[in-house]
Amino acid sequence: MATTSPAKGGKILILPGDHIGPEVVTEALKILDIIEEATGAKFERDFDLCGGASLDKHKDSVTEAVLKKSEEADAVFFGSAGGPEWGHSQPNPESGLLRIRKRLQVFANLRPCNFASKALIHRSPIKPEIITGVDFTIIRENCGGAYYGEKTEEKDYGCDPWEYSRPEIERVARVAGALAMQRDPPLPVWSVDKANVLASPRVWRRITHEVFGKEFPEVEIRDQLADSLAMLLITKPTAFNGLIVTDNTFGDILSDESGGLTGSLGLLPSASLAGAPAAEGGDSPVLGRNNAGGVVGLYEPVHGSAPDISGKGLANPVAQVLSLAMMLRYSFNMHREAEVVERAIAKVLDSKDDGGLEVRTGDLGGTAGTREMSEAIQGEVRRLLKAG
Ligand SMILES: NC(=O)C1=CN([C@@H]2O[C@H](COP(=O)(O)OP(=O)(O)OC[C@H]3O[C@@H](n4cnc5c(N)ncnc54)[C@H](O)[C@@H]3O)[C@@H](O)[C@H]2O)C=CC1
Ligand SMILES: CC(C)CC(=O)C(=O)O
Ligand SMILES: [Mg+2]
Repeated sequence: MATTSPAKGGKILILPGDHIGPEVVTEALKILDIIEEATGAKFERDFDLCGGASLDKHKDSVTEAVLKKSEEADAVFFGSAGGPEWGHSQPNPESGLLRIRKRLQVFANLRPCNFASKALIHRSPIKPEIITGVDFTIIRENCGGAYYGEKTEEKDYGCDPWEYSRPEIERVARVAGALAMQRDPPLPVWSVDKANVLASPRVWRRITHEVFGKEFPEVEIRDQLADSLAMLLITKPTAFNGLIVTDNTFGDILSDESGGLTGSLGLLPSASLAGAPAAEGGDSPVLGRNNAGGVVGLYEPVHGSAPDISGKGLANPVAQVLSLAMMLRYSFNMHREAEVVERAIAKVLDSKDDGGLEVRTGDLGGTAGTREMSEAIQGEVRRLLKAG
């Protein structure tokens, strides 16, 4: 293991949100404490409300003051928003998150799907010979499409326009291209759409190919319809190893499917970025650079607020902790520490196979609670940082 990154840090706005959000955010921040202590990095933390918690206090899912604070931060660390008690009449809790994503223009939502630990392969509902080696990242357009169209909602009629324009498609295609080029050879990219039926996906496909043809000619770009991809991710998931760039709605749905592939949504992190992140040791990001020399980002698990298990100490903290690792890597250029966190999680999940105790939450077939799982990860992070 390489030594730690030079002491850094920056400003983080923390929005734990609702239900299991605060439970898993609390645990993830303990890992940040350990990293601060070991590296000398200083993270200024500001806590505020978003989602149902904000509706209860301010009658709005996110206030203008919080939106301003999110712009002033180097990164936003988010839990999850929503729950049955707030319903869906507008503004609902989820609208707060959508508004922050839009305000920060974090248009590229990276949602990796791979196994945090080899031992978990046998937890997947997919046969090991099919799922072993799966490793793709969905790059979901995060600030446009149907989630942001001007809505019409009447008693017996509803309409959500699904629109994309050239600049929105170009910028997310460029993030996909830049990330593909960070590997040698470049990663293959699948552009996923419904160009056989819908107009904006046809524009998406044409412009994506233009961008790759002109700016990333070395990258192999292929098209795949979203419906058949949903099927193929189950029958031949490793065929899509690499990057999948797609629109907001398809990316949301397909990334929950990733939770099915890996066996639990409690494992999957995400990073919503305002530009292409720099490779380790590479140049600073051009678009969306923050004051910490990384990229402006909002970090949250793929999962939601899981009201069915909240308040019981049962939630798996791994997705939130892996989101913290993504924050360290992309917004603070702390690649080494991000890797330490990821390795610590793998070590904990593999501990039984390595002759240790099994520490796994219920979603992974274990009996550990949120805190117990988190403490095991903290112990490994400490150990790995100490080992240098
Ligand atoms: N980014 C966000 O804030 C998101 C919010 N939501 C909101 O969350 C609420 C619940 O939505 P659902 O459809 O139930 O999706 P969900 O992702 O909250 O839960 C789906 C299933 O996965 C389980 N699960 C999720 N995270 C887990 C974890 N960390 N550990 C163990 N099990 C976990 C839940 O117990 C549940 O059975 C809704 O209000 C929804 O709108 C949904 C997705 C994203
Ligand atoms: C605004 C969110 C609730 C949408 C969603 O499900 C997600 O981003 O994963
Ligand atoms: Mg979702």
